[in-house]
Amino acid sequence: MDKLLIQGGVPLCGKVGISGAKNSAVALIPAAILADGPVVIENLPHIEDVEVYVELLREMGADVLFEDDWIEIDGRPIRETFMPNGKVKKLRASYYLWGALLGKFKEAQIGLPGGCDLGPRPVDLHIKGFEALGAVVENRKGVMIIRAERLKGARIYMDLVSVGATINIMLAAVYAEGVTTIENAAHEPEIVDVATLLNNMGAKISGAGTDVIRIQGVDKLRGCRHTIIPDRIEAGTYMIAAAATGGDVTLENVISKHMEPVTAKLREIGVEIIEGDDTIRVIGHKNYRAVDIKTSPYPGFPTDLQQPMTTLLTQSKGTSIVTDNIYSARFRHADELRRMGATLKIEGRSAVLEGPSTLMGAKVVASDLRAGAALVIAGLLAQGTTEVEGLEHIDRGYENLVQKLQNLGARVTREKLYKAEQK
Ligand SMILES: CC(=O)N[C@H]1[C@@H](OP(=O)(O)OP(=O)(O)OC[C@H]2O[C@@H](n3ccc(=O)[nH]c3=O)[C@H](O)[C@@H]2O)O[C@H](CO)[C@@H](O)[C@@H]1O
Ligand SMILES: C=C(OP(=O)(O)O)C(=O)O
Repeated sequence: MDKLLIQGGVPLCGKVGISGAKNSAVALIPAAILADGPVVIENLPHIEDVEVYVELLREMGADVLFEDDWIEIDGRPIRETFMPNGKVKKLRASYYLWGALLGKFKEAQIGLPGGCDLGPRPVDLHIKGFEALGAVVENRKGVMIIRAERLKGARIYMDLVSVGATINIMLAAVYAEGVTTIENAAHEPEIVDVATLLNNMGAKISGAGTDVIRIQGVDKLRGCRHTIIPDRIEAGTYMIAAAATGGDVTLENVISKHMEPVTAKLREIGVEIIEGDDTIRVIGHKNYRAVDIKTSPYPGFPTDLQQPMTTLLTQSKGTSIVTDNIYSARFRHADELRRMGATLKIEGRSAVLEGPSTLMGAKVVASDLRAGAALVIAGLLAQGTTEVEGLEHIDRGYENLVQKLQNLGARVTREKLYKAEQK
C-alpha cells in the first residue's frame, strides 16, 4: 500500500494530456465481446479498472492483447459465463458483463458489482430492462443469474436516468429480435461512445445522446477499430486543481462541449477559461465567489466532480451549498477537508461551506475515487505537507496522476506506507 506526499502551495502551470474516459473504457471492453471478430480499442487509459477488466475477460477465455494505449479483444473463444464474486467486486462496471453475456449467450451468472461506496446503488433498473427483453433474473446469494430462451425487443421506460442501466440494456438488446426502445435514457457522452462502437460493429442504434434510444436487433456483429473519447471527469479534475492552486494549465485532448457544465460553474466563481479546438486553458485567480451546485444527469453538473469542486469552494468568499442529487452519501471527504481547516457541514444531501478557509496539510484517507481527487486538490492548495492514503481508490480512475501533476510543477511523490501505518 502506498501514500501520496504533497507539499502544497505551488500553482499548477503547463500542459496536461487528458486520457481516454474510464466510464467509456469499462463499457467498451465488455461491448467488444459481442463481436464475431477482433475489436481494437484505442486511447485506453492505464487505470486499475481497465486492468481488472482485462483479467476478467482473460479468465472467461477471451483473447486479449493489451499494448501501450490500445487493446485488441477477441470474444469468440469465450465459453465461461460464470463469474461469481472476487474480481467483479473490484469495480462497478463489471455489471456490463450481465448485458454483454446475455446478448451473446442468452445467459450470465455474474456476481453483484463493487465500485465507489456512495450510499445505496441499486440495480433494479438493469433487472427491469433484462426482464422486459424476456430474461428471467434471480439473485442467488449475490450472484445474478440471468437467462433467456430468446431475447425480444421491447419498449422500456426508465423510472430514473441511469447510465449503467441504459448501457446494459443496449448491450443485451443489440441481439434481441425486433426493436427495443429505451425511454428516459441517460444522455452521457459515454453512452454515445458505446453506441458508436456498437454501430461500427454493425448494430443499428439511433438516438444515443437523447431521451429515446432505438435499437433494431441484428444477427451478427463484426470486429472494428474504435478510439475512446477523452475523460471529462479527469479533465474536470485538472481544471479544478488549476483553479484551486491559482495556476495556469492547458488541457490537451478534450471535448469542450462535454466540459460545459464544469466550465460554466468555474466561470461563475471567477475562473478564466479559454477554449480551443481540443484544448481548454484554465487561468486561476484568488478571490473566488461562492456558488451553489446541484448535481444531475448530463448535461447537468456531474456528481463525479462534486467532491473535487467542494474542495475548490473552500476557497470562495461566502456561503456555497453543494447538493448531490444522484448519491445520498457522497460526502465522506467532508471530515477530511474539515481536518485540513475547511469550514463545512453536511445537511442531508448537501454540504454547506463557509469560505474562504486556509487549508493546512494533514494526514487524510480517501474513502472513494473522487474523494481521493478532492483530497489531492486540497493537498495541492494547502500550506505544508499532506499525506493521502487510500490510493487504491484513486488508482481505479486516474492514469499517471503523480507524473501528470509533477509535470505541472506540483511537489508530489508516491511512497510506500510503513507497516505500522497500515491499518
Ligand atoms: C462505471 C460508471 O459509468 N460509473 C458511473 C455511472 O454509475 P452508475 O451507472 O452506477 O450510476 P447510475 O447512472 O446508474 O445511477 C444514477 C442514480 O440512479 C440510481 N439507480 C441506478 C440504477 C438502478 O438500477 N436503480 C437506481 O436507483 C442510482 O442509485 C443513482 O442514484 O454513472 C454515475 C452517475 O453519473 C457516475 O457517478 C459513475 O461514475
Ligand atoms: C463513481 C465512480 O465510479 P464507479 O461507478 O466506477 O464506482 C466515479 O468514477 O466517480
